[in-house]
Amino acid sequence: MTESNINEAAKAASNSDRQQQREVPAGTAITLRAFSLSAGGKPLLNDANVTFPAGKLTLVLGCSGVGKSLLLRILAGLIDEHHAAIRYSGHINFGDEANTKARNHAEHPVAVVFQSFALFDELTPIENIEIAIEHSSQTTVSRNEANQKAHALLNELGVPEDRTTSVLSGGQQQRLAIARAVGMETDVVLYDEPTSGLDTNTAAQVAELIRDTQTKFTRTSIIVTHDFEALKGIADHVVLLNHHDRTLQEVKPDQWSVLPELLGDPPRVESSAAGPASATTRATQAIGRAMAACGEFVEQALLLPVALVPWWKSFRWGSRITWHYIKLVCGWSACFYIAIAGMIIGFVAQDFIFRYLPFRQYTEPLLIENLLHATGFSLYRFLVPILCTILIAARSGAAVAADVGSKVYGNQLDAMKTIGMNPSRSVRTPILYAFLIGVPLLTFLSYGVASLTSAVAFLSTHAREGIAFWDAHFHKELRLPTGVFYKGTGWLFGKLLTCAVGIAMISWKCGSAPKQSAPEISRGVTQTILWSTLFTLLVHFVFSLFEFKAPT
Ligand SMILES: Nc1ncnc2c1ncn2[C@@H]1O[C@H](COP(=O)(O)OP(=O)(O)OP(=O)(O)O)[C@@H](O)[C@H]1O
Repeated sequence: MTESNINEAAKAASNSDRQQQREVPAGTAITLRAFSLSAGGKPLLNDANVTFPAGKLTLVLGCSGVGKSLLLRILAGLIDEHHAAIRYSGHINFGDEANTKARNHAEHPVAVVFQSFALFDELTPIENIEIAIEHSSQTTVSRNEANQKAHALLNELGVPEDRTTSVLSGGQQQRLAIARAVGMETDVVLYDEPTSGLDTNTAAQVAELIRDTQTKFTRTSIIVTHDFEALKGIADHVVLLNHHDRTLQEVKPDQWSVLPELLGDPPRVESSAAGPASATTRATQAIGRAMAACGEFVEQALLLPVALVPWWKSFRWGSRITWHYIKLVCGWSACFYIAIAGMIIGFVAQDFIFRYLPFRQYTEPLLIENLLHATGFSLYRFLVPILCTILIAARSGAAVAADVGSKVYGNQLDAMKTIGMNPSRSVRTPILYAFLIGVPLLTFLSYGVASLTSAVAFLSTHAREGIAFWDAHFHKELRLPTGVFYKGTGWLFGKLLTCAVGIAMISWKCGSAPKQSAPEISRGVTQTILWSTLFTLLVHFVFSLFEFKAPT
């Protein structure tokens, strides 16, 4: 037997193995009945009926813009029935239709391999799988179990474990995304455009990878794609999303050769008959949006005690994400930035007050003690807190809004939902904790540096008075006869924590709003800086109305 004959025989045996394995029904069938879908008022599907068979690999084909990705997102449970622009109705059944216990979508999680992979870059490859295993499992999975399973999956799919996720190549990231989906052990895996933008050879490798995965870990797999050529070799079943009659039709294998003709021309983009909205309409819409945002802000403020409860399925991952945001809010760079600010304000407050004193030669000996009282009081009670909270709102608010915004744009928040994490609990609560810890911490750091700078600046010009003189008078208005805290520390904490909550909520709100493009992430960052600095100023203004009247 020649080498080529041996290869042919091996290939035939492997194909027959696959055929046999394809006969094994596994996974869960999904049936759509009388399913209608529209986006932005434009109908995409009308009373569509189709079944995605259990344990088979189905391609959902259609031209660009016909609604394939929307269908995938609905099957994944990522678009709810109250979405502002996307409407759908009808029945989505998971399981045997004849079975009265057929489960609906809410009870039936599905795994998704996103086009952008939606991996968690701050976690290692193995942690990306562990987090999915621990959250998606209906039962408690020990850390050890999750770790062993994740190791096995990474080995199986050939993903290196010793690198950070963000440096993996595109192909390795795709393998990792598939490993994460398989690790969730759902009956259904959805793939969004897995070969989009790839050259022919790479697309063929990806197709092979999906087929191998399907063979090893049989699931009901659905791939939405317009790339029939690359994926036809691995399909068990093909469904066409026909935009002419807005239906989902099964295409029998004998018609696969004429699929390009069946696909037809892409839908024409119809310009809106109404034309662009007038300036008045746009202004009214903007006011409506602003009022809705204010209402939502008040609602969130009232629900704050609930948001602060760490309702995490796993404390390990909750604390891990909290640590990520603590580093973002008050990591080394934030500490350095805030310390420099403290140094500048300490120097300005100390040096300039003395330097520009009118008739300094005569007034300074009379006022020196009072000037030190005022410097210490103003630095502790309002100068440092105002400066710090504004800087934190701008720097850390922007950092968090950018982080969350890129997670929305990169589908990581959607990936969290599909693995069973609630982004409000798993991301918003850690952000709140990070600001509640970070804002007081950074402010006290800044005050420490400001008072130290004030001492140095004072001693450089008044060495004769000495440090004890500075200390006694700088802290005169702050020290209480008993107790460890300075006067007004309660007020200080009140405004710092109010600012912290406001900055956290604004950065979450602006960051987590839907993002269709990268510039929208920048818009979220800009809005966070604007609204959180304004909020911070307002908090200091309102507090000052009461704080400096009240006995301290
Ligand atoms: N949030 C939204 N609001 C309004 N219209 C939307 C929204 N999301 C999608 N659409 C519209 O719905 C239609 C279908 O979008 P979808 O992304 O599902 O297309 P697709 O078939 O996946 O196309 P492609 O293959 O090019 O990705 C498009 O016309 C799109 O503009």
